[in-house]
Amino acid sequence: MSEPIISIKNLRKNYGEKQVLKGIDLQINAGQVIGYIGPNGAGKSTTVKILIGLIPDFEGEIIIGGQRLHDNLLDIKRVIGYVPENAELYEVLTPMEYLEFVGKLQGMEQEQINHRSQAMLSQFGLKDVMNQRMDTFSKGMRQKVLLISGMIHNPQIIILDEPLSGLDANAVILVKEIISRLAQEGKTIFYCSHMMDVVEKVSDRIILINDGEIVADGSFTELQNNSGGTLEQIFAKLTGKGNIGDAAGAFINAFD
Ligand SMILES: Nc1ncnc2c1ncn2[C@@H]1O[C@H](COP(=O)(O)OP(=O)(O)OP(=O)(O)O)[C@@H](O)[C@H]1O
Repeated sequence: MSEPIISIKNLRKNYGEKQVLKGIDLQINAGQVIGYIGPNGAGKSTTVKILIGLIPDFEGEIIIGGQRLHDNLLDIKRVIGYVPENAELYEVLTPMEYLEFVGKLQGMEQEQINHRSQAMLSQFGLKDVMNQRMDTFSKGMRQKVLLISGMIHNPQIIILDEPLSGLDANAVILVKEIISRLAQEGKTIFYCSHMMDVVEKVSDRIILINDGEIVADGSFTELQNNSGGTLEQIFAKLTGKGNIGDAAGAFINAFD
């Protein structure tokens, strides 16, 4: 079997006294779509920010594409595309200007940037506004530009942190299809989301973390064989959130 494209060994991260990652071990093969899920505060974004080099101080070993993250961050950044949940876009720029900026940072040629930007913006229905400043854009329109900016350099590994936030139903369908096709081409997708129905459908492998530890790792079918039910039900069961009806009742009773 070939070497994993991402290897994470005993990853630990503390913020002061608080340990937010408690020894994550993961071997991820190229071409897999990984759904990385967990409750609010479980440590998903922390894991992702470590993988893309935004949080440099951590314990453990991370090897991406055969190279140690600590030693080769710049090389590794070229093979990774990152789409954050939301980011400060330079709103005075147009989508074309923003994508040119991102493409240049990734070492792309001008002609290739123009060609890909136009083609990708068109597919997301943004062709007519590609030369308009983004300060008037809706949340979903901005998210589409962010998605394109994370993929424009055609990276081997695409890390998506809740990428569908604010997207309309058509765009969600398009992104799901893009994820599947990129995986068929051998790209590795690391996908953090709270949208259980989407994760269930697009992921080859689902990793559930709770309080900084992996509590389930397998295909949806494997998780189902162990726990039964929908992914939402498996999530609730393994992250110990008790009876949802009782919680909703207690919430409503707080009005009394
Ligand atoms: N810069 C920071 N300083 C201190 N604590 C932090 C910092 N960033 C994150 N944390 C803590 O680390 C824990 C994990 O946060 P993280 O953002 O990784 O969670 P998450 O799984 O991505 O959650 P969500 O689903 O809400 O986005 C939380 O308890 C959070 O309060």
